[in-house]
Amino acid sequence: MLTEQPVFSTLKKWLSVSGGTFHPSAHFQYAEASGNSVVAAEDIPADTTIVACPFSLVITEELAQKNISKLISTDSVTDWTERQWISAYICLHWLNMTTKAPELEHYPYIACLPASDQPMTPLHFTEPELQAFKGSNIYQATIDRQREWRAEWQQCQSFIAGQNGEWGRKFTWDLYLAAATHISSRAFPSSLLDPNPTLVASEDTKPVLLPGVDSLNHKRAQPVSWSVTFPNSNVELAAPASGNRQPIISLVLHTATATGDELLNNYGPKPNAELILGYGFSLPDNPDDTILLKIGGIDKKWEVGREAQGAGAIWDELLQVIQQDAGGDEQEDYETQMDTADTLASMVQILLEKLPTEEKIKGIEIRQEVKRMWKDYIRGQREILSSLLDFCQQKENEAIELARSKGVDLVIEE
Ligand SMILES: C[S@@+](CC[C@H](N)C(=O)[O-])C[C@H]1O[C@@H](n2cnc3c(N)ncnc32)[C@H](O)[C@@H]1O
Repeated sequence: MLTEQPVFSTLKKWLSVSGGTFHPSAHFQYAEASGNSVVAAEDIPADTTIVACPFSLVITEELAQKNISKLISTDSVTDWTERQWISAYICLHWLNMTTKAPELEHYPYIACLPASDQPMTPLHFTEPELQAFKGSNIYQATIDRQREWRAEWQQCQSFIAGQNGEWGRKFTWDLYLAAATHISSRAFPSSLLDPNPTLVASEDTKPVLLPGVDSLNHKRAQPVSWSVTFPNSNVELAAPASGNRQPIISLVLHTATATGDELLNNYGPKPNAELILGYGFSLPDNPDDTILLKIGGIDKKWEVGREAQGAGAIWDELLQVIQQDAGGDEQEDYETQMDTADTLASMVQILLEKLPTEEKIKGIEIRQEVKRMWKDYIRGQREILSSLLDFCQQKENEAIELARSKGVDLVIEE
């Protein structure tokens, strides 16, 4: 029999009285590598609903704003982002953990969040660990994120301090960082709450926290499905005390889980850069890996995947730029194609040379988990860049063929 910490039994009861469910054979367990996990205490067949959360417990920007406004006047706040509202809401629970201010509704959930000393996202790296990523996209993305979140925290902190001096003093950067990291590592897109739920975020989706549902760890390509249902009017549990029947979001696992095995969710296809930055872990040889590329002087970024997937878009842009530089139609097609392949290959070569190497980071003190992420990520970046060099070579060969078809023999100088 697996024993669970009382906070998890409380979470399950809280979900259930509000109309949600947590499978009776799904038990919480702590694992060194991935924090809390959920395991099967008995065999669980395929196509079973593991956890369901009523919409009333979902933490959205609106819910956070509504509940915070019951504690302090927020009329003058007009420009907080959803991360600021939800982070402030989480932090206010932490600041009121002993008094349990009744305006805040999510104590049973907040009590189950992993401790703030556990995250392995880059904002929790030591300075030398971050330096080990210098020359990769993650390095700059971490610096940008740190700047953005600190500015958000300062704005929230000075507002809260103006309302309640004690809370203001306790609303530290570390507290905000812990809350914002919970959002980046556990939130789902609000598109999951649509009648046809989808993990595919669009421009107007926002992060939402789904208590209980966010307890499962990730496995790539794990067959799961999401459903939004309206409770059956015969089901007593689905009608909370208020009598308001409300939709429920459920997570169904489509594979059977044997006793003792972990129940795993699928967060969607994510490259290691996103897994490391947002969640603090990586997958070895991640097929969903991508690299972000920029062309000097153009603001846009292009995402290229393994086997140079998506390289066509940056190729087309570069081709156009080179064509314009060469004076429009005055240059032969094959010459433009040759120049473009050459330019792209040089850009890729520079990026390859900038990437950190084992040699360069020798002697830097790096925790084992960070080193694992570093290896998975840097290897992925290197492999994508190599596939881009192959792509350029292929374009060059095509240019030679095109020239030949026009009676020109191109001689490539090494
Ligand atoms: C949505 S939460 C899942 C529950 C979490 N383990 C907990 O302790 O509450 C996401 C976090 O779980 C951990 N995690 C999820 N999937 C993982 C995996 N495949 N490998 C390592 N850690 C994982 C990471 O720390 C991630 O930030």
